[in-house]
Amino acid sequence: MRVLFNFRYWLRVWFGASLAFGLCIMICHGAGDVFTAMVDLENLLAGEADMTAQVLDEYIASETYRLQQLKSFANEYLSKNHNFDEGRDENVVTNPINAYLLIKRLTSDWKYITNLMQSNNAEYFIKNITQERLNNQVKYPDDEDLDGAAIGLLRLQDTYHLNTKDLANGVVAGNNVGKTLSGQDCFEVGRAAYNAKDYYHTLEWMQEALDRIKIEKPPTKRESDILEYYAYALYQQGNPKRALVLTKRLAQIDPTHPRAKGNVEWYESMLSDEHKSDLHDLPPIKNVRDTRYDIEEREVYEKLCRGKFERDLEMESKVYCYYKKDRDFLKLAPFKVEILRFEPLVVIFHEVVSDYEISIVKQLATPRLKRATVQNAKTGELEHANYRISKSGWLKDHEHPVIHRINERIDLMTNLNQETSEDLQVANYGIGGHYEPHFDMSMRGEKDPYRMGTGNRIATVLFYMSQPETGGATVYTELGIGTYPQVHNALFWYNLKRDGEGDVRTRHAACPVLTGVKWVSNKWIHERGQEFRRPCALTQDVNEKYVGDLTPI
Ligand SMILES: O=C(O)CCC(=O)C(=O)O
Ligand SMILES: [Fe+2]
Repeated sequence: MRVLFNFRYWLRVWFGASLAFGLCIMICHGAGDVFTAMVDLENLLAGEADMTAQVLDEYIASETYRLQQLKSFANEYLSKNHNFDEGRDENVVTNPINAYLLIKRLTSDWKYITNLMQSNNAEYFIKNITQERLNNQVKYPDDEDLDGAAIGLLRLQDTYHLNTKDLANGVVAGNNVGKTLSGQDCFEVGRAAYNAKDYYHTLEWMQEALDRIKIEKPPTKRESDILEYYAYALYQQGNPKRALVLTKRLAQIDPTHPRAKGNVEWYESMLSDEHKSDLHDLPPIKNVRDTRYDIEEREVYEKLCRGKFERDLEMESKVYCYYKKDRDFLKLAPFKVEILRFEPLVVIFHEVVSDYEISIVKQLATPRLKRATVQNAKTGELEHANYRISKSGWLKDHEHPVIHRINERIDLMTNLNQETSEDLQVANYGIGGHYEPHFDMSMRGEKDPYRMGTGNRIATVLFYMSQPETGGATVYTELGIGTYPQVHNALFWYNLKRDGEGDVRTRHAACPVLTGVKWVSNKWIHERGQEFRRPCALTQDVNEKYVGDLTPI
């Protein structure tokens, strides 16, 4: 029964948590990584709903039959008791038949009834569902996914300034997405924040949980469960007096609570005698965001994600669009290039991948998407990190003619040799999926940082393989600009200056996806092989004016 409860529970919490973010899935991978990719949830929903509904229907039918049988026993008992009451004469029990029937009811019938009461078939049906999932090779979300989805929600809230009540009411980016969160859902989001030691959000979500259970009939969570977390978050946010008042209330409504009394004493020990004795004059709640673990450029990053790009009117007056036709093949089919800025040069190639190509790339990548890893700056090891939440996979040139074609096209787009490029990386971002500000090239000054014998990453091509509805911009934190993904287009920039030095101005990030789905494909082009394609310049500060510009050398 508990397992079934849990199943319904995650289904609800998770549906709530994913709000409109599209819904997700995929093929088995490690635990706790469904939330990192939208494609996972999409696949999951597709097959899951039918199968679960069918098994649940069967279970309900079997339980209904069992309860009906119990009901008919109950009716029989009632009618017999009724008869007993009516004819309270000795005959009823002295009559051997009646005596026999009475004894039978109290022995074998009772055994049958107790068996029937205990024979809930839940185990059998749960096994069925579990087996079906194994057969389908589908990765199901677990507690880690739920936490990840909740933390993703908090990231979205911070980045896009989303109000807790709006989110809980299912209002995302001004749109009502239909689903609302219950008191229990809000409690779970608050608890994930608490586990991450994020007391600012714990307070926000526990307050929302309290507001919700007050109007729910019946409440989806006990007030006492919420109060304990709420009080602790208040204490962490510098308000032990309010924490004490709430914990006293907790002790009052749940006198058997295992920690309430101890907590009251603990909060009291934080307060002076004067404050302890007068609990009427409560200091206001000052809930401030915890910036202890912040990345330095957090504010800039989030502002850019909200589309507040810096304007440079002089630059804007100089940028333009052009047809790139400097290669023979391009005379017939030139690329449309939009210059976003100079120094460093950042451009968008318009309409460089087709829907068919995108569908092949997604199809090939989907079964091998894995939680993206990042290189630990100290150890050089690849590891999962919260600052990069997406799933990615690599596609080799020879795997499909489409991949080969895209690689050849990158040569024509960039004029850079593709022989030393990395394979095509495909990434799919899940709930709140993002990649915090980073450099694509190595800044450690090694000759061969990627241990491929090909030097540093000289340039990046980022294909947009989908268009999220809101959020998901690519932003440059040093340059103060950004761009929203437009399907079929590709963003391009040089990571290294013409003398081979890393260009710190290229620091960039992938903003969290708010609604919709984000698929991108990167091509990281390396230094080796570019000796004639992008020769070293004589002075350090040479910047291309267009893609493939070789002047002055
Ligand atoms: O997805 C994006 O917008 C940027 C991704 C990125 O910077 C990367 O994968 O290195
Ligand atoms: Fe990047």
